Amino acid sequence: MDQFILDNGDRYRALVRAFKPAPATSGNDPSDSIQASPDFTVCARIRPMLEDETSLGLSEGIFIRDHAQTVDVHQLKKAPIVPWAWAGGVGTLFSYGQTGSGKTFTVSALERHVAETLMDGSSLEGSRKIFICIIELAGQKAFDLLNARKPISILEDSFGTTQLAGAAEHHITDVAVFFHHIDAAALLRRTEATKKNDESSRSHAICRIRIENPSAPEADDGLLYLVDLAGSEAARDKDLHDAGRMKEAREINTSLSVLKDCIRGRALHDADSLAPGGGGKSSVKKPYIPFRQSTLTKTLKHVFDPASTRQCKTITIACVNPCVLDVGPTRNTLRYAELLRVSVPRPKAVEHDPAAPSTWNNEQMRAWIDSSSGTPPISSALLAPTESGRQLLHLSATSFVYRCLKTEGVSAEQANAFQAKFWRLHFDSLHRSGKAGVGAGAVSSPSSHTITNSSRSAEEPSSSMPDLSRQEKLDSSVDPEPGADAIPFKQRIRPGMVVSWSSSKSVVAAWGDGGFYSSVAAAAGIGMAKNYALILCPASAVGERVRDVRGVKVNGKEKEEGDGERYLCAMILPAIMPGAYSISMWRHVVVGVEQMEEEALLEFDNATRYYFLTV
Ligand SMILES: Nc1ncnc2c1ncn2[C@@H]1O[C@H](COP(=O)(O)OP(=O)(O)OP(=O)(O)O)[C@@H](O)[C@H]1O
Repeated sequence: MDQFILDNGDRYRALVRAFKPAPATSGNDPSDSIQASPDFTVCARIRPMLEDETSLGLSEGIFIRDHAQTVDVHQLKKAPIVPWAWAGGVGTLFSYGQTGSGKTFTVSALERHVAETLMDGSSLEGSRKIFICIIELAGQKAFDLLNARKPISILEDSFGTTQLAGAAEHHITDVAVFFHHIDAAALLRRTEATKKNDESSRSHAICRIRIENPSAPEADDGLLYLVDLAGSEAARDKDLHDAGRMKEAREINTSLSVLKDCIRGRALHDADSLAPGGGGKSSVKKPYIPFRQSTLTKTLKHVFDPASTRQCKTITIACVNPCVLDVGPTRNTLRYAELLRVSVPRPKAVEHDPAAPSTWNNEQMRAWIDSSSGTPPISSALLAPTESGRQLLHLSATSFVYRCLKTEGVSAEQANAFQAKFWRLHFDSLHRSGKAGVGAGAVSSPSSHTITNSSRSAEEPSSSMPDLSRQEKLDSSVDPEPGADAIPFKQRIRPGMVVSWSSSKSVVAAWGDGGFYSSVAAAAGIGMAKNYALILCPASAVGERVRDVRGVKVNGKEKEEGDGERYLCAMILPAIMPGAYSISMWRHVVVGVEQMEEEALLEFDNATRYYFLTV
């Protein structure tokens, strides 16, 4: 951040010089019902800049107004959508403005800047795979700008996710290739002359950068959308336009108007869910978000759809012409931009609830991490150095898990299980307070949890074993025997225990290439690191007719010789939701004790009706 401030020092000073202060309002207005107590005086003392600060090139950020009891604080802010998408979020940038106002110029420069930042990698943690796709939307039609303007289709798949069907996506390995694609797409961009700008773009161009995290294959990919919008035309161009161009202009204006309604609607929706009480019960009518009304907003559905569980940040840059002839359109552009600035309610102080993560301050958040993250304990200093519970709920699943993995000795399973535990606690707290449901709650899940109902009681932080209620103990695979965790699991195998096991003997192979587990996991779009099974009984206890998942008799003549004791187990399969599992009652496998790797603690979640690994 310091470097950012230093790099932009001149600009910052110019903006501060140009600042025209609005009259101060608070405190002295006779119509105010409250006033400062005359018995207490509170004042601010601003020391002068120190030599070491000025020698670094830093500027003052606090300014006292002449003859007024007011200070102006000027903060230089940036919208970090690149690190946001790198961590698994969705970042979208629009450049909006009149024809010839510099939209393409701005987005092209930003694309190059983003390319350099992503490929350089030194300012971002970890490594990622980068993919690029650039398309153009002209009216109802869409074209691939990285494949000779081949027509493509914007379709919604059965999960409701928008797909750019037919668009080529290119894996980028170095910045030169990135630049090459950006330049190639710019050349192909459909252009037609207008009076204002000989290279005027009469279409929207969308550059989508997908950021895949190889170390968290089950997490959503980060997405960056850089959108160069078609120009809103100036009235003085009208005389040159034929009917076709006028229709085109109407389509563009309609899509820009829908875009405005969508950005504004989504911002209002989010503001409502941040309102005191967590939203959802607000008496204010929910804003209608018409994202299906234009191809542009349909393409960017997950940015606007209130049901989307993706965490999004959106930036709009209003580009304006300085020329006196364009003052009218310039005012329209600035009015449009002003409409997108939605006020968000100031968060109110919340009362601490030990069972509701959204009410925890940083200290309480860290105490819970220290006591509930299993063995080895996940470092709270690495997971939540400054964040409150609410802020941590806004972190993408990838970033959460990534931070957990920074603690030495923490496995991906433990990190994922802890992330799931944190989220289930949050959902349970929403259910207790009647705010459950994605979109209605204070924070949307970073993964795809969908809640139906829950009867779980409040969970207190645990020590070495998960601290579950009696009912939960019976529903979980945690050995109910006190002190059981001190005895090696192979010496206390019994029905109800869940184990991870190596499938090298290959029950799995019978299900075809890649195995059943991996094909289920692949269908669910997730990576599955281990096989899990629920122990039912010793294999010798079942009758001759019982067969395993491959149709092989468990105890018959065809039975396979195990090296030692063998158990009949129910297969545990990954569910469609990342980190969730279901028990397949009638898919049986026989697992030898020598194949068992370790005990796994699986906990049933009433809300999602799935099992989750617990720590
Ligand atoms: N910040 C800038 N500095 C210098 N030149 C600029 C700047 N912004 C725009 N221009 C120049 O202004 C002209 C119009 O810019 P540009 O093509 O980006 O406009 P546009 O808003 O994308 O137009 P249209 O909507 O018609 O496509 C170009 O010649 C461009 O090089």
